[in-house]
Amino acid sequence: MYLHGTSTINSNGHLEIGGCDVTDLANKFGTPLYIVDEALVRQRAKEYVEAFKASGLKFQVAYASKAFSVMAMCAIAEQEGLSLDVVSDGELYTALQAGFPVERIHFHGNNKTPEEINMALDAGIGCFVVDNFIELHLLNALAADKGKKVNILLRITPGVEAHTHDYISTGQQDSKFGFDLGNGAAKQAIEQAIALPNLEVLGVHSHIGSQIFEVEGFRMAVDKVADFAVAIRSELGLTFKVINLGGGFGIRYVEGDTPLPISEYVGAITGAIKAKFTEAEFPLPEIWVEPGRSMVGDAGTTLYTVGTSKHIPGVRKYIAVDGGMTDNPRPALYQSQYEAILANRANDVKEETVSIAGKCCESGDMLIWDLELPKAESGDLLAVFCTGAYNYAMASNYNRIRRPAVVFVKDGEADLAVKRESLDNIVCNDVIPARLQKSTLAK
Ligand SMILES: Cc1ncc(COP(=O)(O)O)c(C=O)c1O
Ligand SMILES: N[C@@H](CCCC[NH3+])C(=O)O
Repeated sequence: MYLHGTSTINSNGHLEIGGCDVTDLANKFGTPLYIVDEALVRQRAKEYVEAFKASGLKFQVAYASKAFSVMAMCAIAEQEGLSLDVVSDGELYTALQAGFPVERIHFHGNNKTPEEINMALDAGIGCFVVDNFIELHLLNALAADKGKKVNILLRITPGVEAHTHDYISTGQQDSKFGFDLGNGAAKQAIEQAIALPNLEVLGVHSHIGSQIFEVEGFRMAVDKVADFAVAIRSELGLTFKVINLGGGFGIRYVEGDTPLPISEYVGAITGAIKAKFTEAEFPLPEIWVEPGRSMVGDAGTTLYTVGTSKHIPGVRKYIAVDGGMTDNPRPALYQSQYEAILANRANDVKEETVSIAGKCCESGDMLIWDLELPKAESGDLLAVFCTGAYNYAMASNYNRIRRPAVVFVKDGEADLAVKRESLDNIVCNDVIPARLQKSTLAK
């Protein structure tokens, strides 16, 4: 059994996270429940900051809030000295409501609306990562309307294939994101941006994908970006002050996943930057990164209650839990794999191989196939590990299932960070048009 962060099995054979017995958490907050190990999140943040400090380069570590955007998480990011990457008005609003310093917020996205851009301009956002030509000119015009000059990075597509799932690979030429480096679009974008009076070009951004275990892709991205920086300086006279290398650093979900320590990813990037830029006699730029998954992924655990089961002799035994693809769509979307234990009987002998099903009316609503467990009964608790990133963030109300609560645990204390949705929340935005109301139809 692989336990992350502060997770441990206590003398009652119960899973304990952040000093809290999960059976107590289930009684107090109900299930399904997302549990966040705050100490582990803070440790990950510190690992990034320390690794960059060791490099001697100027840096910003921007937590990619798409992985898990809630106000409590923004508060922790701020306390740890991180910046924040947001991709929508909703993520921006979350950060602002949490009091996150707006000058440390970077705004991403391949289709920012004029409303979103205006909201960010009014708030005084630190930097826009511009994705395409339409946005470039729209942003300049909207900034001009407000008499502002805004910092931008241009997102480039470096033409690097990251070894990961196709759906989360973004550095290849055939991608919806960014200006293509290979076909000259990136240079054209810089040329146009320099000429736009309300934009200040700080440099470029590249993000090659997510859940990456090797440093090779990052090194190749650095090579390409550095060559581009040198060409732009000699051809257009602009010196990049900032290079943003995105996120994508992998984590261990299951045995066989082989992520590197954070210090190694950062060391590879900063080492490659120093080598390339020194060789080119180019002033060392400030390096920004945007880790999401590696900041929160392994700090999250989802706790479920076992309900029904179905045994098909000689075929399979299904165990159903009170959540599923609505709180964790990743197995259905990416065939992602997870490890799990019976959290209230963690020391019991594993007696059977079962498959964990969710409660949606959907055959694909499966969380884990072929998991070794003790004989699970209704009312047992199942803990699925490594659900901190892209789980709550991607949760839905399919089948009108309510989204779970989120608690942060640390040193024996458990605090609610997001309330469980109520049935009223489910219908609060519904309206029955007057012509469909019973009173009207009766007439
Ligand atoms: C532009 C950008 N930055 C950062 C991230 C965060 O990636 P990860 O969660 O893999 O660190 C993503 C998601 O892949 C992204 O698209
Ligand atoms: N949602 C994806 C990651 C997307 C990364 C964002 N660009 C996942 O769960 O693995």
